[in-house]
Amino acid sequence: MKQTTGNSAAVVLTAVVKTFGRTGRSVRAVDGIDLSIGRGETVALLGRNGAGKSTTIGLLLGLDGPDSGSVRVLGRTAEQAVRAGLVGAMLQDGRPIQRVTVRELITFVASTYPQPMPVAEALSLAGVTAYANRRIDKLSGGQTQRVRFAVALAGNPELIVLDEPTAALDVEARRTFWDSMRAYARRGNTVLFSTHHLEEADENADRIVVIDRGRIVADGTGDTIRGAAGSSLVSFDLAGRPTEGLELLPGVVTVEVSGDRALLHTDDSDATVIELARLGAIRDLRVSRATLEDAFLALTAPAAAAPATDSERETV
Ligand SMILES: Nc1ncnc2c1ncn2[C@@H]1O[C@H](COP(=O)(O)OP(=O)(O)OP(=O)(O)O)[C@@H](O)[C@H]1O
Repeated sequence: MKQTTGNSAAVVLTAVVKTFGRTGRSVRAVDGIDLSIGRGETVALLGRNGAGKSTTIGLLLGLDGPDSGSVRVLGRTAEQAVRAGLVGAMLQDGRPIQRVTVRELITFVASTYPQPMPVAEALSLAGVTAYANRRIDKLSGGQTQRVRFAVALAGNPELIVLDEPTAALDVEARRTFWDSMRAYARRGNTVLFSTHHLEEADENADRIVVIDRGRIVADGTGDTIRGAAGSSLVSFDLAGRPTEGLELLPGVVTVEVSGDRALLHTDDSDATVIELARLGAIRDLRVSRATLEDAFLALTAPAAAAPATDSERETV
């Protein structure tokens, strides 16, 4: 019997801060994150390069400690949860041992855990049974990635954490990977994965947490995120008109201007368009439903790729 870990949430991060580098030039990779993930949820951590996803994942795997704030995993410290075999992880780097078969590797990894998953089950769930007797150095990139998933499953974890698990996979390999992940989640387990693929987050997660410059800027279902930056887009030709005041139009959440074209993210496209008509500003007007990508781009600034250093912060 797998030991029970009580009713606490799977992950609770409270006011977590993590800074790298020397004082003055340090980078605040995680800048005050509060996040609670319930048991059984599948959550995507979505952000641009450098947003702080891997750092957050490292903290909840106990690979690093926060400067301040607290990290609780399945009612314990991250280190305790990992040591008890309650957490499985697939990180961006690290290749499995090469000169052994898939089955030998998973058998060995399982033997290091207190209450492992039966090896045949881990192989089947990760979809690697068909090549269980092949050596790992003879496998394709997609197959190797599934073996890494089997490694993460071997300890029979309640929570699995995947850092950009499909980064190097083609469309078909991605699809089969997510099928396996969903089968694991359907058993009532918790999954947290990071990605910068919006469709992947939308299709595979119950909930998307958008992270930008070490902070959470949106948290909810794909539809909630779409709505967070305005559920519709209204664009029109400015025809030389000034852009001041566009953000004050009814319904408007954010405004982008590109050349002579204004793009308004709005919660109420009817009200926005009526007011634009009243102002006589409806040249080449287009209205469309905002996509997740539109919302993501509006919520995360391109400068997010590089979080501000402490010295830059002081000048703001
Ligand atoms: N060990 C480290 N030393 C110094 N800076 C670091 C270290 N780890 C991360 N950083 C910095 O912290 C910020 C957040 O990095 P992190 O790897 O968490 O982002 P990410 O969202 O996972 O990005 P990616 O999608 O590119 O993997 C970046 O500016 C990065 O350069």
